[in-house]
Amino acid sequence: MNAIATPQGLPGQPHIAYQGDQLMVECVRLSDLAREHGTPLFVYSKAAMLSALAAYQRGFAGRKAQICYAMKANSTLAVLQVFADAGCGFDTVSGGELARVLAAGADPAKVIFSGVGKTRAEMKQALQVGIGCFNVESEAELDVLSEVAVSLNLKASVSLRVNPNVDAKTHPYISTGLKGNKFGIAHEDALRAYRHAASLPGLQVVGIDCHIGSQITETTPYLDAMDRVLDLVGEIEAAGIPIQHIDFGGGLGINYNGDTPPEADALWAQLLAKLDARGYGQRQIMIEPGRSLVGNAGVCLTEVLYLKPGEQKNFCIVDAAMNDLPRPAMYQAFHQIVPVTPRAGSVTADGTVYDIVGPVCESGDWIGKDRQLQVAAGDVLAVLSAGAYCMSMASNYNTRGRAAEILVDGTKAHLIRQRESAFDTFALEQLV
Ligand SMILES: Cc1ncc(COP(=O)(O)O)c(C=O)c1O
Ligand SMILES: N[C@@H](CCCC[NH3+])C(=O)O
Repeated sequence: MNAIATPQGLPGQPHIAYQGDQLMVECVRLSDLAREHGTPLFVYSKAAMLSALAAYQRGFAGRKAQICYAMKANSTLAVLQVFADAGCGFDTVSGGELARVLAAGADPAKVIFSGVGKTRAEMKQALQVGIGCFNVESEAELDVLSEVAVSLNLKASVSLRVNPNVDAKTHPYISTGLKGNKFGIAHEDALRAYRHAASLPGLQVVGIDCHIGSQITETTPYLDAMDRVLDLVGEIEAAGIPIQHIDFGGGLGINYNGDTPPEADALWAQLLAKLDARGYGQRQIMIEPGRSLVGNAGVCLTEVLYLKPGEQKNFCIVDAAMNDLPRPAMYQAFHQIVPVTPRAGSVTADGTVYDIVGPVCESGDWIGKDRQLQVAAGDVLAVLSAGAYCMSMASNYNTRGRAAEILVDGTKAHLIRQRESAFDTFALEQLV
């Protein structure tokens, strides 16, 4: 059983804290936002995003480095705009993400395109807008990309994603750097793939990349992957193919429930020391963080609809569900859940133990299990660490409209996405 967070502070989330009996994001009361905009409601702190970004920028101070925000973590336009305005590049994985990030004001030259299944149409779109680099994940993809580039009379800049066969020690669904994962080109095939890429008329080899998984909380897997990638850089360059940039992917974890991932700047100091030791310190470095830039910048507000005591379990039924917050159902993920306006006793050991569940018709529709809470119907709860992989993975299951979103900037609360109506969920369909 997990007790709820105390008002003394929410670990890892300095911009989300109680002031008196009110949970605040920066200077804005969450109870006010819930009343004004309804629930479920995602609320993000701009300052939290920028301070997470600053930790990476500190880690790379004095280096040639490009931070490409992995926008799959949260692809809401105003969130992308925060990072674009701060000079970030972006890691995209679909034509849709590319269109979004350009709409948010990104510089296409700072956009990279990852993913194992890029279509010809997506390649064409990306080449035509002039993205910085394709992270290619198979030899077959090299051939198709070269063909598409030649047909447009263009050259595609490519980096090959190498699968270093390193265990990121994370949930198996979000581990990507092991031999059994679909991602990247096997380490032992990489040199052959580079030679092939260098021989193709539509391609220009510019870099190497890897990404070993997500929610990584240890430094060692990064260091091991770095060693494997740098070994390859030596081999590829000895074959006469220069590598201009080295991209270490994303994956740094956040504190959901007492997790202690390394700080971004400390991690990068260690990785850069390795690069320096091999004489690669002056190369362009790229990284693709997603979760660590936005995860702890956001909360999801949800209202308690009903309390349902039971013989084996007490249920606290809320108005957010697995369509809004899919991580618990998909990965048994833990998110802290705290009251927006604590009742007397709600932050002590008092209270009842509940499973906090949504209205969707699946037993897997839970948001938190065995949580001790002092709540009543009508109370608003905040699901913490909801800035990453929540709204971007939300669905319309059970014909539920997606939640609204707010970006807080100091004392200002901007409505950045309106609540989707039930009508919006079927507006594109056609009766026959
Ligand atoms: C290629 C690639 N880069 C970057 C990321 C971002 O990962 P994270 O959000 O864990 O930083 C992912 C997702 O795991 C990814 O697949
Ligand atoms: N969706 C996953 C992360 C996937 C990372 C993308 N490769 C999560 O919520 O933890």
